Amino acid sequence: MISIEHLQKGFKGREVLRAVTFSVKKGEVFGFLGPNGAGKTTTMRCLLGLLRPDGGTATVFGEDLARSDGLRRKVGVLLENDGLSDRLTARDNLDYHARLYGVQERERRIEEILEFIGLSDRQNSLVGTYSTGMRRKLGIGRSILHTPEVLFLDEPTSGLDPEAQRMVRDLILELSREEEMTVFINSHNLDEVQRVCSSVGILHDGRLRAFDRIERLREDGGGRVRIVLTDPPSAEEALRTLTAMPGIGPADRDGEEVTVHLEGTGVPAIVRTLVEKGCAIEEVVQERRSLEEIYLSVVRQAEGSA
Ligand SMILES: Nc1ncnc2c1ncn2[C@@H]1O[C@H](COP(=O)(O)OP(=O)(O)OP(=O)(O)O)[C@@H](O)[C@H]1O
Repeated sequence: MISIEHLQKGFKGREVLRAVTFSVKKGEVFGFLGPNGAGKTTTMRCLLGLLRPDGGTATVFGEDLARSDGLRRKVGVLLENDGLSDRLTARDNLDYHARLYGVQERERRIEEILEFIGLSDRQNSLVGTYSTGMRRKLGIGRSILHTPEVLFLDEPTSGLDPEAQRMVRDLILELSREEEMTVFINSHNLDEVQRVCSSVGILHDGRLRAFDRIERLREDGGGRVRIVLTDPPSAEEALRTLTAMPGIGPADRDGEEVTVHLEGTGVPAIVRTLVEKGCAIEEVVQERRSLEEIYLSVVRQAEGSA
């Protein structure tokens, strides 16, 4: 659905994107992460056809949006400038955009959107009187009026209070589940990304440093595994065995529990080795890393290698 290959872009001779490559499948909610100035918005603008790449390609539906007016109608966008007018009511804002996009059955669709974003009862208020959260919801409503297949959101929850963040998050989840929309989100909010996205990319200094499904990243490398044995002597034996095993980092014992850090080996190998040694295992729990741990480790590693 979204494909970026060897994308390069610079401004005034300064390279901002350095051969970035990744793709997002239909129906996925993709979170694009990275420190300030990493190049996330630049990537999104290249995909939207608002910036011309210096090299490589950035396509949606296999096409360059800069050259395809027809396809642009299948794409929804909410950028920092939300395109809403303070001096119009919410309903009139939606009506204006619905006409612009040639939305069919305009009145019905506007009602549907107002209901979906929970602003039916404030539809006749001027947008200038809206709170930041209400305005953001209206911005999302505006971006999905024409029922796009792909939605691009740049920092959808920045500056919102926790309750408004949750409302926007729920809207995104509903769009993905009920409308099967593909969503591309630029965000600094790791908690939000962990909750709504199925896959992530981490950009640092114009290079893609990590890219995978969140669940895979959370299980990969450096994961902690907690093994509960039937009694402390078994745990002592398990600790001795695991400490001698290759691919295991620091290991520790507390009563009948042993905790190890995986450094190259996996849970099946641990269980096999312990069973061969005759250790009676009660429970094995793989503690997964949070997205924040993953992000910080990727960024620190990138900074170390820069
Ligand atoms: N039109 C432009 N002219 C000159 N430099 C630009 C332009 N647009 C972006 N840049 C520079 O490109 C770099 C990447 O910017 P970009 O906005 O893509 O980063 P970002 O990852 O979205 O950052 P943030 O998280 O702060 O929004 C920054 O150094 C920025 O100053």
